[in-house]
Amino acid sequence: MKPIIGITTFYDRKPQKVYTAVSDSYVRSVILAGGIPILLPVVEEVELAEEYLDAIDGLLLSGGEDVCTMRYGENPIKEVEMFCPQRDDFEINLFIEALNRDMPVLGICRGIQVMNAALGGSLYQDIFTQVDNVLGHLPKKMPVDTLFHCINFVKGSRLEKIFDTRNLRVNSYHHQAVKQVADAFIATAFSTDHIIEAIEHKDKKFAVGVQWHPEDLTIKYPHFIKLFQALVSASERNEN
Ligand SMILES: N[C@@H](CCC(=O)NCCCC(=O)O)C(=O)O
Repeated sequence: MKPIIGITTFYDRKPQKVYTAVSDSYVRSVILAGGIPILLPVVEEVELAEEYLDAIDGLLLSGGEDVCTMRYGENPIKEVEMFCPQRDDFEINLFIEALNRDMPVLGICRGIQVMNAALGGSLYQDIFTQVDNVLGHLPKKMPVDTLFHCINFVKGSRLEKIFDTRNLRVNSYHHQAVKQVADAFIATAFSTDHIIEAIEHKDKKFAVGVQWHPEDLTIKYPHFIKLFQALVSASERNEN
């Protein structure tokens, strides 16, 4: 049985209705990696979130809104234009319960930020106003499958092993980033301006967060599927 990967979603608020949505590239990447994707709508019922986890083998925390700054004890600066407390509550509870079960988790963009904030770390609310000498990380006028900047993996990290290299060119689409790494994680990838581009849990089977968007690269640059294959592989059930 192929591993079932739950993918978190966001509220897509239209004038007359609210939809549950996620970029289809997450779905395609899980399928390409040999998993079965299912979407996890945001819910406020905590017990329902736990039943979600009963139905999946691995969790993918997708991208989206800024995490509420009060989660890491800060009032929002003017560059923070929106957050979704319901999604924060849902995903933070889901992530913590997934860790309690040692369920494999991959966080992407917002997802790495949720993981870090959930375990007591903090975020740069806006790297372009809070980080000196920061490079480009938000090429709004370029296709999302554009390789935009380099990152370097820490020697011996899981991500170095997954991609079989110490450095990689990635796409980018964020204005926030991990600032203080939560104690449970280690930062294992950095861009050349020292922005944290990945974190890995020190103890769990597979709890990895990346700041770039590998799901948007898996068609044009197939080596990025390796990260989803690692999630799917870690999520395989012990059939015996
Ligand atoms: N708000 C955070 C995270 C940005 C992010 O997740 N962007 C992708 C959104 C759409 C998608 O999921 O593909 C930040 O700006 O740093």
